[in-house]
Amino acid sequence: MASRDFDCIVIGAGIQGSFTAYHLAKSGRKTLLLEQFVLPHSRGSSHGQTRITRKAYEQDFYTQMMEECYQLWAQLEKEANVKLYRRTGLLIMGPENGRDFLLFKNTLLKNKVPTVTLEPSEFSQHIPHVNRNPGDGAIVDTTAGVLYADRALKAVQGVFHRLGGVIKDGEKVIDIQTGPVVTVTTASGVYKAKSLVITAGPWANRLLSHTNLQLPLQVVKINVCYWREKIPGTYSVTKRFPCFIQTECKEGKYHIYGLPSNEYPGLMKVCYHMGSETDPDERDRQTDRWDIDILSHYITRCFPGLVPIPAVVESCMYTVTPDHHFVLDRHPSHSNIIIGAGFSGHGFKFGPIVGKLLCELTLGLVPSYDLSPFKIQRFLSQPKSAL
Ligand SMILES: Cc1cc2nc3c(=O)[nH]c(=O)nc-3n(C[C@H](O)[C@H](O)[C@H](O)COP(=O)(O)OP(=O)(O)OC[C@H]3O[C@@H](n4cnc5c(N)ncnc54)[C@H](O)[C@@H]3O)c2cc1C
Ligand SMILES: O=C(O)[C@@H]1CCCC=N1
Repeated sequence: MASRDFDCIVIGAGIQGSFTAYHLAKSGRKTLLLEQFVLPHSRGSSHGQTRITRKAYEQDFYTQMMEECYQLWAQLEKEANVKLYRRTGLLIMGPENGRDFLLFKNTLLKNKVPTVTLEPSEFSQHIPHVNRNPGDGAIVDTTAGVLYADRALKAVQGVFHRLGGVIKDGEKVIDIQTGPVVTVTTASGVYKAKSLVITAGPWANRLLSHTNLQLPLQVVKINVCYWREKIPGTYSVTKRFPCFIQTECKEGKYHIYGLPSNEYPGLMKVCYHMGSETDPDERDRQTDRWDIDILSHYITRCFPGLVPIPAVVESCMYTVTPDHHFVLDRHPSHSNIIIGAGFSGHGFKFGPIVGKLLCELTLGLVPSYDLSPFKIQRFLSQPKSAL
């Protein structure tokens, strides 16, 4: 096999591509992981210090996948000898009879996830310095916590490399020639492989255009806001303050979520689960701040211990599908091209299992989970499908 010939090429070294490459290398496949930017970088969706991990979901299939996911994260911690997860619990607040709150609650209870329900009378004793909305229920997923994102990406890429995997960063893919052997061209080389995995995050449709496929994906910029504690430590991870999700509330249509102060001392990360559309190459020209206004109002009302003006604003992108579920599927016209896309702002925690599933699809194995919620076919019945 010539040095530019591989069993598999993976395009995109975000969390999903890196875990796919890791699983392929573990399966003994000669694997190339291509990344357009020099690593590490902060231009896609996987950068930043932290992400939430949780079993709490509105749908059973995600909760069920998370069971194994926790084990795979722990395995990576061992392999890389690094701490990637800190248990904090996740507090879900929302109208007791609201649709989303009930979906979370029912999924948690049905799947026997360890939880604690906080009655209104005991709420402030357990969760001080938070004004619960009148009528809101509160339930804690005690398995949830924080993943150290940048550290995790470095760890998975490090293990991939140790397994003999090849990472070429600073190499943007500019062409894909389909066929039984796929030819991938970058600015500095031409590579061939029996299979190709496309995990290009916000650039997924750019890459897919070389294969005559377009998916209904919307790329949005997220303002990643950190808010200063009036008294440092009020919402700190060391005081066992949990991550939280606020479902339905009067400030906005989408959820608000937060993580305890941890990575930047004295600052708590609280974000809105939606942003404004952007071209991924022009992210910094998208300067909308309506989401920050929503957060400021919410924080003024519910988190009185935070200054309601963000102290730090970083940028990240979501790639959102119409139903907010992932795309994990084979290309409809080229069976040796596998696609992982549309992680819709909640994919990081699933990295180990997404990688395993994309690896299984690549190797022609029966996937470990039912992939019907993630099929491309589901978009075909939509009136405005871009397929
Ligand atoms: C602010 C924010 C908060 C989030 N919070 C959470 C959370 O709490 N919990 C959670 O589970 N998830 C969370 N997510 C979602 C999660 O981070 C993403 O779903 C996940 O990182 C997506 O990974 P990816 O590998 O698909 O994309 P990316 O990380 O964007 O990776 C794609 C890679 O492909 C590369 N690429 C693109 N085109 C080319 C090309 N032509 N040639 C070579 N390389 C190319 C890109 O440069 C990029 O590195 C959050 C996301 C954001 C933005
Ligand atoms: O995936 C997550 O846990 C976070 C929080 C809720 C909204 C999206 N991302």
